Amino acid sequence: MTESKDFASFIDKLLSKNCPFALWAVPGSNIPEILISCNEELVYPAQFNKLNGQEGFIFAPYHIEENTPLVLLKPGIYKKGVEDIMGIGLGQIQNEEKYEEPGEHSFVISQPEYLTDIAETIAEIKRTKLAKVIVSRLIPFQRQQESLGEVFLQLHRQTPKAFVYLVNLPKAGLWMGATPEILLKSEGKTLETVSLAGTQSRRNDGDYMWHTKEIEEQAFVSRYLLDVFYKFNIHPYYTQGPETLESGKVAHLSTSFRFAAKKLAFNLGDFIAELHPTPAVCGYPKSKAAKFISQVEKHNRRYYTGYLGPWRLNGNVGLFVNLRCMEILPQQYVLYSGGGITARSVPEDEWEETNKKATTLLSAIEAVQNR
Ligand SMILES: C=C(O[C@H]1C=CC=C(C(=O)O)[C@@H]1O)C(=O)O
Repeated sequence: MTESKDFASFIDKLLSKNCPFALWAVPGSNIPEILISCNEELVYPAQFNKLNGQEGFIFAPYHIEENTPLVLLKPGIYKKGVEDIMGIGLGQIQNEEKYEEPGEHSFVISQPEYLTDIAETIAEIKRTKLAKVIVSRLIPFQRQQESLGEVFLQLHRQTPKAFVYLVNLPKAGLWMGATPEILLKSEGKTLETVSLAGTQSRRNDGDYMWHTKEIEEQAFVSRYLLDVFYKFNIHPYYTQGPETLESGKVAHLSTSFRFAAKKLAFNLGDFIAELHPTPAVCGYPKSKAAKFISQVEKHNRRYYTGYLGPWRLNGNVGLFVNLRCMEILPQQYVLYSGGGITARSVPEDEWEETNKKATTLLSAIEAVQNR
C-alpha cells in the first residue's frame, strides 16, 4: 500500500467528498481497510455501555459530551485491500456539506507553563493519595498544500506496527493517528487487552533498561486491569510481559492479558465502559486522576485518549486507544501528546517525552511537506 501514489490521490478524492469514513491498517499489516457510511448509518450511543449488541466501527471520545459524541459507523461500504478500495466508484458516494468547525484550539501552553503545571502535579501527588496522572498538551503544526493521502501512507510506512488510521466524521471532525495501544482485541475465541505505559527513546541496539519510574507507572495500569477482571469475574487469564514495545521514535513497557471471549459474550459494552479510560491515559486512582486532569488541562481532549476501531465488524473486535493522534483543521494540524506523571517525574524530562511522542506524526508530515 505504501508505494501507491494512486491510492494517496484516491484518499484525497474521498476526503473532498467529505463523506463519513474510517480508513485503517491493523498493526503489522500492509492491507488497508475502509468503512464508508452515509450520514443515516451513523449512530450516537448516549453512553459507552450502549455498545452491547452493536456492530461497525467506533470512534469514541475521552468523555462523551455534546461536541464530542460517541460515534458508531454502522456497516456501509466495507472493503479490504488497496485494489478493492480503489474499485469503489466514487461517483456513487454522495458529496456531503462541510462540517461545522470545532471550537478554537487556543489552549496551547508554553514550555514554562507546562513545567509549572507538572511541578504542581508532582506536588499534588506527593501531598495526596493521587499516585499517577496523565497530563497532556496540544502541539499545533502548520498545514501546507500537502496531500493527506500521502501523509497517511507515510505514517503507515514509518510506524507499521501501530494501528494507523484516518477518520472523517460529522460532529467529530477529521483525525489521523498511529497508536500502539490495544484496548481490546479479539483473536478467534480469545480476547486480549494490554497494559502499556512507561516511555523511553527508541534504541537501535534494542538494549533497553527500564527504571523504577516506568516500571511503577506501568504496574498501575496492570493493577487496574486486574481490578476490572475481578469485577467481571474473568479468570483464568494469561499474561505475557512486561516487555518492550517499540513504536515510532519511542518504546514502552507492555503486558498482554488474554482470556476466553465467552466470558464477555453478552456484556462486552459494559466491559469497555469500565475499562475506559485506563490509567495509561487517565491515572490512578481513576476518579481522583480524572478530576485533577479536568483542573490542570486547559484544552478539551476531544477524541485524544478515547478509543477507536472495528467493533464486531465481520465478527472482529479491534479497539485501540487514540494516542499519537491529531485533529486536522483547514489551516493546521493539532497534535495531542501526554505522559504519565508520578512522584518520580522530572518536569523537563516529561516535556521532552511529549515532544518525542509527537515526532511520530510530525516526521510523517514533514517528510511529505519536504518532498
Ligand atoms: C498518553 C500517552 O501515552 C500513554 C501510553 C504509553 C506511555 C505513556 C507514558 O509513558 O506516559 C502514556 O501512558 C500519549 O502518547 O499521549
